[in-house]
Amino acid sequence: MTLLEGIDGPADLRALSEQDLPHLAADIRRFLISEVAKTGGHLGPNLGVVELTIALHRVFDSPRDTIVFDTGHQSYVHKLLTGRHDFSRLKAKGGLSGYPSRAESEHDVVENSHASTATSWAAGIARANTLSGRSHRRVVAVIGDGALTGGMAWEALNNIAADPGQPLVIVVNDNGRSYSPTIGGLADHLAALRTNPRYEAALEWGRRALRRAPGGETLFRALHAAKEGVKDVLAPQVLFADLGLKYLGPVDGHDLPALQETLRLAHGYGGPVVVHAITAKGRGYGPAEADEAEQFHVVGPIDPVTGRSLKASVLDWTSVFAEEVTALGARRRDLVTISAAMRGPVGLDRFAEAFPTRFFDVGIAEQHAVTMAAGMAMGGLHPVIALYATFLNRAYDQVLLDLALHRLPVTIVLDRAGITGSDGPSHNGMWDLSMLGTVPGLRVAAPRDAATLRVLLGEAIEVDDAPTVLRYPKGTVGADIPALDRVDGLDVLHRPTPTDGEDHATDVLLISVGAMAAACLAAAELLHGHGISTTVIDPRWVLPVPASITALAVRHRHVVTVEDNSRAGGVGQAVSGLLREAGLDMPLLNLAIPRCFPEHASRNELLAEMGLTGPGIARATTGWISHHNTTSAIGYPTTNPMSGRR
Ligand SMILES: Cc1ncc(C[n+]2csc(CCOP(=O)(O)OP(=O)(O)O)c2C)c(N)n1
Ligand SMILES: CC(=O)[C@@H](O)[C@H](O)COP(=O)(O)O
Ligand SMILES: [Mg+2]
Repeated sequence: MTLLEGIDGPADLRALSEQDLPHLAADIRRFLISEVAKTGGHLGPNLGVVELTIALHRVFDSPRDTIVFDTGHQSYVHKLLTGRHDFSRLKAKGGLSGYPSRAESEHDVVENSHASTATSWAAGIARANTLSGRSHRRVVAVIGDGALTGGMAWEALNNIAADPGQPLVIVVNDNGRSYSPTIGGLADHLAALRTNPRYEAALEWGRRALRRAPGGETLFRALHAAKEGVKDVLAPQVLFADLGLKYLGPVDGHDLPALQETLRLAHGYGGPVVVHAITAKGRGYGPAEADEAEQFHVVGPIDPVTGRSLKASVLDWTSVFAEEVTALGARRRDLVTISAAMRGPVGLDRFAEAFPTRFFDVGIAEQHAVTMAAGMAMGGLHPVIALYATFLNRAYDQVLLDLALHRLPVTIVLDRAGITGSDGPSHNGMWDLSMLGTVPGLRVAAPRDAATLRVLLGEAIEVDDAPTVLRYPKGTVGADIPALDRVDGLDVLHRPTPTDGEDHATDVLLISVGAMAAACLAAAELLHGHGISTTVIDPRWVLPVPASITALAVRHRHVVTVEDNSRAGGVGQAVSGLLREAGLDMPLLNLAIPRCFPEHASRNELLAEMGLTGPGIARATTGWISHHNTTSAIGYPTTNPMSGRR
């Protein structure tokens, strides 16, 4: 039995001797490499926090003390140390979540995945503890250098500093990287420290001082004296100290004795204290350490020996965007691109390499990205901001008031729109259409395939008097779906066969949003088999919904909308409003994501559960039509001038 297999919770960890700990760390690394290689997941970040997480659970007493991992992608070691050893279905339906999950363990208090919130959570929990007479409990926020670029983290630190009597530990897990190296003034500050030749010496001094010092008080004084002495070297303390926060460190985040000593000091300190730990992402795994670009921040299934991806390479939406935006960059010198710490994942690597002065990584700062883009557009540029759809949630106010109110030509490209699946409830990009539908003047396009992505991106950057948004999902882009016709700006993808009776009203107008087109076409075939004639259209520019839909709708008996956005406030509801405003009282079915937080599972599994597949759409449509026919007093809409076939 390995030491790791003997750990069912933090008490077992605390029962181990100091000599056991390096062996446990090695067990954990072996486990992470072999298990995450099978499923995929956040391998690099977790390899980097093995010792840090061991030390945290040795010094703090979870769940009595609360440990909040910012973003939560680095919580695998925490899962192992709190008794969760079955990683065989990590991020898969029914398996362990890739993030903290309250359903899994009492040691997971916060469910996250969006960055820069841990300091706020910790401030709130600590204050609640104090006001409820539980101030003996400790609250720890573990936040990465990347997450520390997010404004919300600093809003919290500013506020925490205003409460010097509030015990609260903030561990800065500084590995110098977000996905790629962390960018910005703070990052430069930290990087200067790490690359300073005197830093190693300072770390060594810290190690010796910690080991020599007999008690916490002495140690604390020793650390203070040291910090004063090497102020020019250990500069980050100034940053935190000037805010009014006690600073401990830097400490080598892979040195277990030094980490535990420092955390014990922090535990005993009666106010807010920052512990600055220097770690290495991907630590102990050659292929991750050698991955210059992202140090295996997140991987799919890999060969554990070589680290090579086991997934066949396929054309995905991101690559199509990457190619097209770079081509457009060559034609338009006013085109600039912006990423919030995710240049690789959103497909801006190629653009950044081709046009380094026209690419901006702003850190995990979606709000700033949008308002900065507004400023750039004001100055005559056309910014393209590429984000995961879920992270746009952060910047609604900026889109509304900084972009739209000023009618500024900025294009926001939303990757991972719709169901993303395996990253759980908070990663689905299922609210963008609901939010964006409320923004005056803003237009949203949803490409259905690679060809329309290219065309719509081109159209979006031609709009010079309003913001535009493009949204597409995660994963493989299917074959191109050519339109049969374009009618009043609407692409017609399918028409009923002549035997269905072309000169009569068609049964169903199926309005497909973006990547739902393939499923809608499959549904049309199935409906045809049930004797239901269908027209499938793709409006391409889906919000505001084109008014021309009305003219087409009246030639049908039923309207069905299909989108991978929340049903609440999506395109379906907008179509419904459009038809009502036009005085059309026709039966309308909105197929979309229910208003819920979908549990982690694959995208395809979730789409199938939600009925957003060809068979699901056909089933819902036939069921609804027959129900409507038996329950409706008026039968088919009387407003339909073409009605009368049945
Ligand atoms: C609001 C938000 N924007 C973007 C992301 C995507 N993201 C996930 S992890 C990560 C980098 C985090 O870096 P850091 O906090 O230093 O953690 P590390 O992976 O280095 O341990 C980013 C940008 C996110 N989770 N939340
Ligand atoms: C934690 C986070 O926000 C990202 O790392 C995300 O999990 C990556 O998702 P993809 O795998 O879809 O790029
Ligand atoms: Mg980092």
